[in-house]
Amino acid sequence: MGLNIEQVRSLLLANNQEHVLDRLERLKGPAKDKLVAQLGNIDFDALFRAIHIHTGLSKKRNERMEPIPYVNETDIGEQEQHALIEQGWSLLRTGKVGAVVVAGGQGSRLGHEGPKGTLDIGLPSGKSLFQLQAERLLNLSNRAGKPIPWYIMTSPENHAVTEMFFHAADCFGYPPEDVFFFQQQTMPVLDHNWKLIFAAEDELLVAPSGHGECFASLGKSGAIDDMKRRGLEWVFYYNVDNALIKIADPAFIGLAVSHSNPIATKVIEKTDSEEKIGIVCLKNGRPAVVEYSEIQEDIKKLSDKAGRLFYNLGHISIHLFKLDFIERHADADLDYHIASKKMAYIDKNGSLVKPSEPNAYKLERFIFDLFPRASGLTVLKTKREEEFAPVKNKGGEDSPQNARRLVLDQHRSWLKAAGIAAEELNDHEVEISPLRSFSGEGLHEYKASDRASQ
Ligand SMILES: CC(=O)N[C@H]1[C@@H](OP(=O)(O)OP(=O)(O)OC[C@H]2O[C@@H](n3ccc(=O)[nH]c3=O)[C@H](O)[C@@H]2O)O[C@H](CO)[C@@H](O)[C@@H]1O
Repeated sequence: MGLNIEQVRSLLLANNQEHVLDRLERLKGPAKDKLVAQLGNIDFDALFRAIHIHTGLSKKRNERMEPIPYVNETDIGEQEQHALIEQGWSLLRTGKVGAVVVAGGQGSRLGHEGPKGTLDIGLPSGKSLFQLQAERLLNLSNRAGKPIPWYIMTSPENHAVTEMFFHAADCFGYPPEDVFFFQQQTMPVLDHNWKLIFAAEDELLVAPSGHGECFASLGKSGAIDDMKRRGLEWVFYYNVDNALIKIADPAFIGLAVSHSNPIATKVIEKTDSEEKIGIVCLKNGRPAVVEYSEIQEDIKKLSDKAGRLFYNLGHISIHLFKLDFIERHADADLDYHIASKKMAYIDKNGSLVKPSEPNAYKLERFIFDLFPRASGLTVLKTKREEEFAPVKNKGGEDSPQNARRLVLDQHRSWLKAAGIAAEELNDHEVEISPLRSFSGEGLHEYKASDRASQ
């Protein structure tokens, strides 16, 4: 990084990007200065290395996949579960746990104007994903008597809007000193001929480069120093788009602490080989996630005699990382994954092109590519209906409507378990505020008339 313009020129020349140099020659004054400044801030070394790997100029190793051992939540006895929960609470009570949400994605499949976390999935309360998350954290931190610092990763595209959304809502009651916004990195976008493309006459098109640089961005922003100053030991990591996320779940913290691994992850049973979730497994003997878009067809569909998928531990992006692991891997030089996307750009005549088919390559690093570097991975298989309601698409599967239904079904099942008679609930939709119950506890006193106050 921080290359001078001559170094940039020779890298662009060596990598068939003469059109960028031509553009630079044509520009004058502030427009030229702007492009020079942008070029100087791009890690072209990393960019062209990624392209060489992808196009086969550098060799990729063959990968051997195997299933990974895991703990099944349903096999944990009541007493042990109780002890794990208590262990988790003792960490929360001593202020040793923080939470990181990765919210820098573009959410292009959802078609929602604005950051994904600002989305209201249509619950009776009208709460946004961010508000649900804030209130779940508040429930735990109030009970623990200690703050749970919350680190929110945005991208240059959505940083200001995200901050404004929080400020306009007084951070949903979360103490502002415990909310830390930090920005992720970006990478240039290339067309299908591996040529850099433009967002404006004097600006290359860039896009968020994946959550894989989350730890680097935590480091650069001062968030890791903040975590150390607060004495955190574990950091709970999650995607912004899971409406059922149990942030900083005490039982999961307890399980992570009781193993000696620096990372723990939650998985669910993957039953449909086409479901767009990654697979947690061993790759070349090391813990790993194989992304759904990169699984080989034959491996994806492998099943046993009973028809159960052979690789069935679905990755739901819920992890706990030990703080010293985060710190040690903040400079990790992870490989980039390359995905073909629809990206609007400015062509050489200066016209805006809005493609209807994928036209461009986006480079992304994935945080779970750090898993193979861990001494071990604790894997907890949990219940889908309690933990996973992804909001990815406008309609159909993984839509806001589906997520809304899953949240309301969960709340109804909590009330049933608390002994509330179905007749009392009638056909009403019941939503329980996360401020009242984190995971179904404390609902024995619930009255149907409480609905109004939720
Ligand atoms: C690459 C990846 O993570 N894949 C996982 C992701 O799929 P999915 O296809 O959702 O992956 P995305 O990369 O779209 O987003 C994952 C999360 O990362 C955030 N983000 C993404 C890109 C970026 O530059 N910055 C950023 O912060 C998004 O806001 C989102 O919260 O979630 C699924 C569960 O729901 C998992 O089964 C997939 O294995």
